[in-house]
Amino acid sequence: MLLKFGSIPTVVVSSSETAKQVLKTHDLHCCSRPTLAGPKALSYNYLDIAFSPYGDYWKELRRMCVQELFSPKRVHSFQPIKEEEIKKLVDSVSESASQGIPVNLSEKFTALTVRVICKSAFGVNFQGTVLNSDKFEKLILNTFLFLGSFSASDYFPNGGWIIDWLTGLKGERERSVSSLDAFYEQMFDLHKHGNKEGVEDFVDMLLRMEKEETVLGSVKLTRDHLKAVLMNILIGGIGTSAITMTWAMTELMRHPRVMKKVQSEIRNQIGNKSTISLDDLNHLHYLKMVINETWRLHPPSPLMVPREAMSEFEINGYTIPVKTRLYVNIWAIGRDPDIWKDPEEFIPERFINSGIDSKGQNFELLPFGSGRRMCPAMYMGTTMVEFGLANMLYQFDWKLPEGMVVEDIDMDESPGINTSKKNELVLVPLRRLNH
Ligand code: HEM
Repeated sequence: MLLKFGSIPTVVVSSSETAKQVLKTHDLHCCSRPTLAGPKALSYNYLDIAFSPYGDYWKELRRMCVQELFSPKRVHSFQPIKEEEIKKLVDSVSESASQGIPVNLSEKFTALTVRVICKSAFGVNFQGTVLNSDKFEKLILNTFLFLGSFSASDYFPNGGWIIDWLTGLKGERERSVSSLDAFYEQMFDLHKHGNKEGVEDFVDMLLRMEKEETVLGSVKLTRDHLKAVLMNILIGGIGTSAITMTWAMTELMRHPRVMKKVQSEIRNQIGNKSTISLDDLNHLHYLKMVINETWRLHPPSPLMVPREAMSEFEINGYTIPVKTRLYVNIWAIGRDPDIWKDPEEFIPERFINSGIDSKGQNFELLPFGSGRRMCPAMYMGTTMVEFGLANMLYQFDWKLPEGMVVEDIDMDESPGINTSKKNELVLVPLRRLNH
């Protein structure tokens, strides 16, 4: 589908076949990112991984982050942090269970991912930071909102900023960017003054690279480059995993048969052990199907991150000119009746022997995208989701708050680059029997 937004030709791809042409066959023609007002402000002028144009700087920065933060080896080294944080979560939910009090799972999952990301990547406890307040969740939600909203300056390069100013988008954006900036400054201060736990972490390494005047591509790293990378970790890491866990629990509450089956699998696998290991996760095949089914219906980034054509190419006989903006609608592909039987139904069993997984090679299911720009933190995100859900399903049974029935569970989505459940998921935990 071709749309003309202001002066910008915009192509939306909504079938798996065409997605394959864009993300695989012609990946090299269109693996840059468009220049957009929201990302520009957040990424200090496109100095990050997600929004920087295709080129040597992006390649080297991405490679460095994969090596130092996203690789399975690094992710495994963060497992004790995850275990510590999940224990705190289980303790707090147990407290509510013993009193029969409902818990806000959307909030709990966000808090879990924030804490794990802060400790793993930044080496600090989130509790001690300037963002540790009720405002944090709102800040993150606002950031997703303005990243995904149609900013007039993106389509009317000459005068669009006036519209953004009048609608309040510009002010909102500036406030979010300045709150996040204060957070990064605090991270650097904590690291410089040694007021943090442990040995050299990712932020120490970035600071060292800045001091040594390290060059990536032909770009010398400055403080702004460092902040842009921290933004990717914070914004990329937090929303996506928490959104997935919340949607998965929502679907499980709507489908008691699936809930029972996945809990039995987890409880049989774990037995009476007190912790769930990374190795245990490898054996939870049905849980993985539940998560894939969640990603099919509720991909956290339903239009992925937009791409921009760097050179002219053809799709299905149509010429895609240079500078065309491309969105891949993975939300529509996940619900395409030509691919999926009963597409609106939540049936994890559809993945048994289907040969389809979410690792970017099957264009029917692309929660992490595909090709050169595919999410570099897929392993980190997947293990976070599996670990969080496995623990919540192993330790507790769940029921709806008093007076609510399954039909009352709403499935409204929030707008933005990342689509979360609009209304928070609130459930009553019950300590599981025989525990
Ligand atoms: C459930 C978890 C996650 C999902 C579903 C997800 C999804 C995505 C998607 C759809 C893209 C765009 C891919 C494309 O354009 O082809 C992306 C890119 C990216 N993600 Fe993730 N993500 C997740 C977790 C994370 C985490 C934990 C981090 C960092 C801590 C992260 C950092 C990034 C970055 C830096 C990019 C930009 C890559 C580039 O442009 O080269 N993501 N992610």
